[in-house]
Amino acid sequence: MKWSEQTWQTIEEKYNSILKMPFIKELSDGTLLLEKFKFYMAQDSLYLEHFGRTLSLIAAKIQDLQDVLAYMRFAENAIVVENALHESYFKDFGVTDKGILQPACHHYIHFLRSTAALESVEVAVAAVLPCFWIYREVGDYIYKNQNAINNPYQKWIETYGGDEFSIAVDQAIAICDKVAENTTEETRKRMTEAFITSTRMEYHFWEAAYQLKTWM
Ligand SMILES: Cc1ncc(CO)c(N)n1
Repeated sequence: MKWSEQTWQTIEEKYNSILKMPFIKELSDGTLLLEKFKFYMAQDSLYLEHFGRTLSLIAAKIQDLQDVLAYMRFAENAIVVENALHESYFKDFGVTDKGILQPACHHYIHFLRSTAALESVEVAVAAVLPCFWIYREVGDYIYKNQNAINNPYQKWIETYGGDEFSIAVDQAIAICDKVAENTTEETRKRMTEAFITSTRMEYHFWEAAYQLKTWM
């Protein structure tokens, strides 16, 4: 069994807990309080900036040149989506300022940044994989289960439910499987741990938005 298949099994329960979150349910049916979506968007804009920086660091470290190109594209895309958020959603929803990093986003971003900086590149690609994979699965789930006619969050739903994103996700999974195959059992274990940690933080990111959780 591939590393990715084995690893997904370890987070299946966590993934199902994400699907049951009120943030996801209310986003799907369009009932999510605007204030919560605005909080999410502003934090996600900060998240995407640092996610892009993390992906660039991986691009600089990964061995295979084709993989360098892939992570450069992923990095560019993260910043492009950040810009789109800024240019369109911020205006549409009346967000004027991103504000500061709040605890859940701060925790997640710093985990990704320090993993990319200090761990091996194998562990780094595994740490960023849930950012791709969980979003695709949640995006597809919301896309299929949406039941609102004029969902104010439609544009968001389409960003992660689309084919273009899915192709990038498949590439990221394939690269993880390739590097996993060529490394040691010990590193594969650390890759899986990093993947689980990021999965947990995806959960907490949505939870924090739902609870409007800020620093003291
Ligand atoms: C928190 C979070 N994780 C993953 C993605 C998708 O890249 C996103 N936009 N935000």
